[in-house]
Amino acid sequence: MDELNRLRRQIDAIDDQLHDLLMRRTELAVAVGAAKAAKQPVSGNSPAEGAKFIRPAREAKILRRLIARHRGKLPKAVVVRMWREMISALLQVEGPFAVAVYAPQGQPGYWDLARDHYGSRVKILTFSRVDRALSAVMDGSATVAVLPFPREDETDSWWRRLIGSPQLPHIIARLPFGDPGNQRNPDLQALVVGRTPTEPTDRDHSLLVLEAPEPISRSALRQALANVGLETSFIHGGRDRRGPDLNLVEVAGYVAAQDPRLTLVMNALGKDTLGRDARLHAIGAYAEPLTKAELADEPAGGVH
Ligand SMILES: O=C(O)C(=O)C[C@]1(C(=O)O)C=C[C@@H](O)C=C1
Repeated sequence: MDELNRLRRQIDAIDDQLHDLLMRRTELAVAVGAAKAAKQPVSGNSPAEGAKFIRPAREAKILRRLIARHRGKLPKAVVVRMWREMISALLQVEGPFAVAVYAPQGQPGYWDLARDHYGSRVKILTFSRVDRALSAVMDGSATVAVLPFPREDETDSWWRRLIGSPQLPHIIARLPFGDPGNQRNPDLQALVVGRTPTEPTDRDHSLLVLEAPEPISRSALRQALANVGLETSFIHGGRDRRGPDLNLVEVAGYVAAQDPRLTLVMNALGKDTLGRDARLHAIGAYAEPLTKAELADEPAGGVH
């Protein structure tokens, strides 16, 4: 047998092993799905029920672990893509799932992010308005929504709708998690909103909304957060024609809705001149995406 045939025989044997393992992993995901459904009964096939199955923190931890151990010439970005396709497919084996995406005419960027993260077969509902995409999660016609990462200069910010009740959806992920690849808009960043409970990984960022009847200086807010060990990554103003001024604050680390540090910060900010309290709401957290350094590959080599 010549060398080429001998190598191809080895590849066939490996393909069989990979395929066997893939089928075995599918059986395990089915069992995981059944365990989740036993804890939280699932009623019907609505995409809203998908919140009982998706675990963004677990997905992030799987990918970080594999990328850290990866060796050889297969690009890490490809490993991420293969695992994203598999994990998302298995999530959809476990239960119903649909993604709402902000995708106005001529702006396919968020659609690319959604497809890259949730896989080539995921059901995508497109909306030409951000608030409609968020509403799809609110009304249960989508499991998650892929929305523009907030900007300082925006008005009518979608994140304003995440405060007011613990039943509301919250931020659960940031996209892209891996390399943007050949996306049509490689600089685009998105946040994902859904109803699945957030969980910490070892590297997270959390989003807070400050609701203050009178403006509070950004430096006072940064200091009050620093005093409880929370480092601010940004503070955005949130002017709105219809509602009160709110600030969006991102901090490093994981802050749950009931985190006691929020009360400490609110107390430290004190009352305004009319005796009114400032309120700080946690509106979700995301696992930090893989960094460029983590995704860096071994120098190219081999025969060309
Ligand atoms: O670990 C779980 O909870 C799973 O459901 C399995 C799995 C996976 O395929 O690894 C699939 C979907 C979840 O979002 C996270 C991970």
